Amino acid sequence: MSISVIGSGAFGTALAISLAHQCPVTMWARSKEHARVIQNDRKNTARLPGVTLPDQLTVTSDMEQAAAQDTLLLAVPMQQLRRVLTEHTAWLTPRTLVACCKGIELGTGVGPVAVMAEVVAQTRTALLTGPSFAHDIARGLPTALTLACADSDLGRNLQQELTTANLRLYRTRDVIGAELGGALKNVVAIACGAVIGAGLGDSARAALMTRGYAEMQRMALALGAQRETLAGLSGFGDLTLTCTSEQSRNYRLGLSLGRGERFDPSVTVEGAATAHAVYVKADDLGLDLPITRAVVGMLDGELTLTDAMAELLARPLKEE
Ligand SMILES: NC(=O)C1=CN([C@@H]2O[C@H](COP(=O)(O)OP(=O)(O)OC[C@H]3O[C@@H](n4cnc5c(N)ncnc54)[C@H](O)[C@@H]3O)[C@@H](O)[C@H]2O)C=CC1
Ligand SMILES: O=C(CO)COP(=O)(O)O
Repeated sequence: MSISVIGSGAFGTALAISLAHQCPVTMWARSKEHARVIQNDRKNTARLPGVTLPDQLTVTSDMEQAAAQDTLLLAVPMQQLRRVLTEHTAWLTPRTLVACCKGIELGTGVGPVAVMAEVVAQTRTALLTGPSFAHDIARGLPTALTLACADSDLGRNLQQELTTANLRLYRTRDVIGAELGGALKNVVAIACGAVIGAGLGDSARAALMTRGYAEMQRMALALGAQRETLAGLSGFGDLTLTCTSEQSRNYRLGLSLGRGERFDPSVTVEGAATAHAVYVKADDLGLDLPITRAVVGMLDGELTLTDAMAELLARPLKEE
């Protein structure tokens, strides 16, 4: 088996570094200049400073070269995935495509695996998700992730291929559950960052994490996910990490909202677009997602944190 990582951001670079300790890996960057600099300097200073690339990692901007491998890991932002696939469809068939992004696509309301299957005909698809920060993986710190694949045999092969000494993969066939866990936890992380940023305390965060998890389950189960998947690494595990660490960009966006500070719009924050996509989808399904609604309101500047909290606290009392 041979592996390429498509996308040379923080996560793509981290995965490529980790895997290149056990097999040759090619990493694709869309910019020729960026690819040349990373390849020559053996560092991705812009996205993952302080980590050296192993010798077995080759960086290229030539998609034909990158896509010549058996397994391609797609590590680009969710809202860019369709464009990347569409621009390079000719090279991507028939390969095994593993989405490494977390989110729901605006406009269609679907996750990365559905987008891959739709754009690239006759492809085999899977998803790699779960609690991990790029810097932790790149530094070889212990991490456990979920490999979701509807095809059991392919899932087993990918689990073997992509597990490394420090990166342990668990397997599931519940692709929709794994996708939704990774996408929805980012919305809750923005909410948690906001309450901490506004100084509302750890107890408020615990309430939001728990009720946010209930919201994640409501949405995911309505779309056919299994409850156990939500309780695993891709759901509860990632929710815990993202709602409690300033390494998370989603959580940091929330902190900025809570503090009334500006947030750099060039930073990849998947939860912002996903909150809007999920809000529309929930409306279609007749689901009530009050925390998602509050996050959308704050992101759109239509609700202050104070108003959002007042709305949440004034909801009718009910059973847990
Ligand atoms: N950074 C992290 O710790 C983790 C990130 N992820 C997920 O990985 C995905 C990517 O995130 P990061 O690598 O962290 O983001 P990033 O912002 O560090 O990098 C994104 C990369 O995508 C490239 N890109 C953007 N638009 C593109 C396009 N149209 N065509 C080709 N390339 C394009 C950018 O040039 C950049 O190299 C996200 O869905 C994120 O949720 C998952 C787990 C951990
Ligand atoms: O998905 C992640 C952790 O599992 C990374 O979180 P952020 O995208 O919020 O940085």
